[in-house]
Amino acid sequence: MPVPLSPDEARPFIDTDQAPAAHLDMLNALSFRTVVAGLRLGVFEALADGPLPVSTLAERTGTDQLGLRLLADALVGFNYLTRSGTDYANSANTTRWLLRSAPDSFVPVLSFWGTVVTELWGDLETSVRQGGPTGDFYAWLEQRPDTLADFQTMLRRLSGWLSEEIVSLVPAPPADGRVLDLGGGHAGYTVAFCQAYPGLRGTVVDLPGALTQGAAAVAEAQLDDRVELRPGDLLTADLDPGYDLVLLFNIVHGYDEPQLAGLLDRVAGALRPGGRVVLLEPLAEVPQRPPGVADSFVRAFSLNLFHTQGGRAYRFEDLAKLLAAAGFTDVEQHLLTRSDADHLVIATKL
Ligand SMILES: C[S@@+](CC[C@H](N)C(=O)[O-])C[C@H]1O[C@@H](n2cnc3c(N)ncnc32)[C@H](O)[C@@H]1O
Repeated sequence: MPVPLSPDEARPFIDTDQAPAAHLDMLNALSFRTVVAGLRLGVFEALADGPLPVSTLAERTGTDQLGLRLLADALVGFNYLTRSGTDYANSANTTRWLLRSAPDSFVPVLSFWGTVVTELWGDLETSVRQGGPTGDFYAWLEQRPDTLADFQTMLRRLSGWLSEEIVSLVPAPPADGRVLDLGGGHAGYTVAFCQAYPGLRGTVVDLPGALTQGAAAVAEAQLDDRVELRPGDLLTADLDPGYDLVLLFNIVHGYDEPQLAGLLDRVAGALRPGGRVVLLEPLAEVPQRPPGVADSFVRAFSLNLFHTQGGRAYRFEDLAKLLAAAGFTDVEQHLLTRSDADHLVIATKL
């Protein structure tokens, strides 16, 4: 939880320059690292049924009593736990968001970003110095099933939140149309399109581990006969031609411009004339997005993309130019009402 400050305490840091704002960031970094430790050690889950003394909590989490007490006290300081006498309990906010079983659990998001920050951001300066990523993010992710599951769960939930609006913004494909979802992983978007259009058939291309959740989503929606999950590399796999719709959702930000130009050429080759490519992206520097949480996130996310993949958040103009060069026309941009950061870009193949 962000460092708890009264308005009077916050003012010198935030509203004036009388105190270093970075000091708050430092405390927030410690707070985040502390809550990630709480999650990894199962502290919040162990307290799900009610308060416990530290001895029992240490026993249940398989931890050292002194170490756990110090961690729990730090979590009290950051309002993740409360303490009454010798008993620790989850705070209301922790109960609402930090249990895996909670309906809108934020655990996949925190676990994924916790791993990124602790394992990948240690050498952030290197990519900035050398002008490119320090490793292959998706190869790294495929080697970590738990982090991959958190990543895909986080994105699948977002797809559940955004799909309805996205489907409504994309012109209807032909009744017996075909959609290709490149890097579609959890398959949430393809499932949504196929549910909206009963004659539509889908193909989801992604790396094998990423398709695990896709298989579950397709089976749950009873769409096995209409959705094919195709393990493969979206940059090199054979893409059969004649698709009506190609989804590139949260894909283009993973690549630099030359790679992107090549990818969009491949997409154009897979579409029939008049077919559409649809991009879902957090765009950089959006005039209607004022400075605030969404804007700060997109800037930090863009840095993360550069560091881990050599990509970045693009501006609409950048994408429009690349799409035009790949043979697309009528490039449109839509800001989604359910997200402050995500945009849909739709373009038609000439
Ligand atoms: C940011 S996720 C987006 C997932 C989904 N499209 C969405 O918007 O929720 C990027 C996806 O691209 C997949 N991916 C990345 N590189 C790939 C490659 N070279 N070949 C196939 N899939 C790839 C990842 O496994 C992941 O599922």
